[in-house]
Amino acid sequence: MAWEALAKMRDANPLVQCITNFVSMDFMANTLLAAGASPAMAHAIDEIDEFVAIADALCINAGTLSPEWLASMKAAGARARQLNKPWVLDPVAAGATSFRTSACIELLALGPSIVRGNASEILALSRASNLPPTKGVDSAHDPSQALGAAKSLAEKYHCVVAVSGAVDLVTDGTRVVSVSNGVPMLQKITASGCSVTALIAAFAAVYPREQHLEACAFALALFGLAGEIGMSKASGPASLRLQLIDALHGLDQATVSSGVKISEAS
Ligand SMILES: Nc1ncnc2c1ncn2[C@@H]1O[C@H](COP(=O)(O)OP(=O)(O)O)[C@@H](O)[C@H]1O
Ligand SMILES: Cc1ncsc1CCOP(=O)(O)O
Ligand SMILES: [Mg+2]
Repeated sequence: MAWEALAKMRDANPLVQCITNFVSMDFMANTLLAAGASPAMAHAIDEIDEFVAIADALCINAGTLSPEWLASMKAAGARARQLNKPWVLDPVAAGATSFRTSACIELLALGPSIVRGNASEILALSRASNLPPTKGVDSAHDPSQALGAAKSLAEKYHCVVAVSGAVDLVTDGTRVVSVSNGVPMLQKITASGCSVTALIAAFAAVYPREQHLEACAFALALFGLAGEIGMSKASGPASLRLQLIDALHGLDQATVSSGVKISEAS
């Protein structure tokens, strides 16, 4: 299944428009290219309407948020919704400041098909936690602590919510799928979360909304698997970043079929 999904995505070579943070742009674009998608980083408010119209999917990332960028993000999310194009939200560091948390909640209300965050971000968006606050862009919680929050967000906003971590959890509010690929060293590469969110958008581009839970799980598993292969050749975070890109590009049927670890959870 994951192999068919990757082959389908590579064949379609979807154009993924990314409105993302300055830190992630390079790694995100290279992740998309290596996997078989076509990235474009475009955020000027003046070109949002036309760009979203030619994109196959949109990735909105709050990492280096400013009021100007937020206006572009809102316009893009609304335009994507109007044109029935999938868009994915990465609520980077939601919970760190009230500006960021409110902005992400406003974006959620515009109807993303998928939200992917770490556990602290998902807890912050649900505002359902008495746990200690987030550190910033990194998580202070485990995905299992955020599963209830993910389910309620998915129900409230009619979307798929993915909580990443050692074991990623993906839910539509009813079903829960877990993904066990990946290596801990991914936490030592900045923008690994941002990049997997963009990859999720690439897979969402080639599946209808009712299959976005599966599309999201495939993207998480394949990114994690590329991380595992990359780690076997790496000596630290810098070489893992490089090897991960090569591994994504080189994924073949045998490797994907034997390496993907996706299972139905509850
Ligand atoms: N401890 C871990 N073991 C294996 N994979 C991990 C681990 N932590 C994160 N990952 C993987 O790293 C990627 C980024 O996830 P995460 O670090 O949670 O996002 P963010 O960078 O947004 O905080 C995901 O593909 C996730 O599955
Ligand atoms: C360090 C940093 N600061 C603002 S955005 C960003 C990158 C965050 O990337 P990720 O959430 O994928 O770790
Ligand atoms: Mg992140």
